[in-house]
Amino acid sequence: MLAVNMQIHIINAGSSSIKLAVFTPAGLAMPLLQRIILAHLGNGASMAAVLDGRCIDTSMGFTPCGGLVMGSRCGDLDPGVIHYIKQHENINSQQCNHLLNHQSGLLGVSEISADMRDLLPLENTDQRAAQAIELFCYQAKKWLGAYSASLHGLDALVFSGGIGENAASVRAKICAGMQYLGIELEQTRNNNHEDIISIAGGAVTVHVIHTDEEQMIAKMVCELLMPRETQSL
Ligand SMILES: Nc1ncnc2c1ncn2[C@@H]1O[C@H](COP(=O)(O)OP(=O)(O)O)[C@@H](O)[C@H]1O
Ligand SMILES: CC(=O)OP(=O)(O)O
Ligand SMILES: [Mg+2]
Repeated sequence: MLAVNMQIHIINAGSSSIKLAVFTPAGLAMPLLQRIILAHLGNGASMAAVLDGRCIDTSMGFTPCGGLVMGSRCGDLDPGVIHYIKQHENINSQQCNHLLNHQSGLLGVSEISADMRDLLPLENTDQRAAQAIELFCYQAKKWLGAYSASLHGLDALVFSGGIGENAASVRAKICAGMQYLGIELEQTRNNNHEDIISIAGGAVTVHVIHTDEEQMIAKMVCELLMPRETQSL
C-alpha cells in the first residue's frame, strides 16, 4: 500500500512538476536561476517549489491525500480530526481513509461534485458550491504564501492541470491580494488563458502551461528501465 501510494504521489506531485521544471525554463527562455512555484490543479492537485531548477518541496506528503484541497481528497488536516471522525461516524480506519480520499475535498464540501466544471456555474446560486470553491482557492493561496517563504521570494508562478489551465476565475481568486508578493494578473489575458497572464513588468511572471501527466509517467518509467548512468530525471 505504501509503495503504491508513494508511486502515485511521485506521479502526481513529481511528474507534472518535473516536466514543468525541466521544460519550462527552456521553453519560455527563462533563466534556470529562478524561484518558481508550480501549481498543478487537476483532480489531484499539488504545488511544488522549484529553486534554481531543482524541486525543493511538494505539497503532497506521505500519501497523495496531503497538501491542497482536491476534487475528492481533503488535503492537509488537523491529525485530531481523524480520531474525531472515526468516533462520531462510528467508522473504522479503512472507511475513514476512503472518506478522506474519495468523499472529501470539493465533493465533500459541496455535496454536489468533485468536478470544478460542475461547481463554477453554481457558484452564485448554491452556497455549498461557493464554499467548496472558496476553500479550494484559499488553501491554494496559503500554499503559495508558504512556498514563496521557502524560496525567499518568487520569480514565476505556473498554473497547470485541468483547473489550473482552464478555470480563469479560480486562478484569479488564488492570486487576489498577492500584489505584496509581486503577483498581479492581467484580467483579459487571464480570461483568455494566455501563456502569460500577469501584467507587463510585474515582479512575478504568471504562466499557464499545459502539462501531460501520462506522457511524463511513460517517460519516467522508461528512464527507470534504463541503466542508472544514462538516466536524466
Ligand atoms: N474548462 C474548465 N473549467 C473549469 N474546470 C475545468 C475545465 N476543464 C477541466 N476542468 C477541471 O479540471 C479537473 C480535472 O483536471 P485534470 O488535470 O484533467 O484531471 P486529472 O488530475 O484526473 O488528470 C476537474 O475538476 C475539471 O472540472
Ligand atoms: C495522485 C493523482 O494524480 O491523483 P488523480 O489521479 O486524482 O489526479
Ligand atoms: Mg491528475
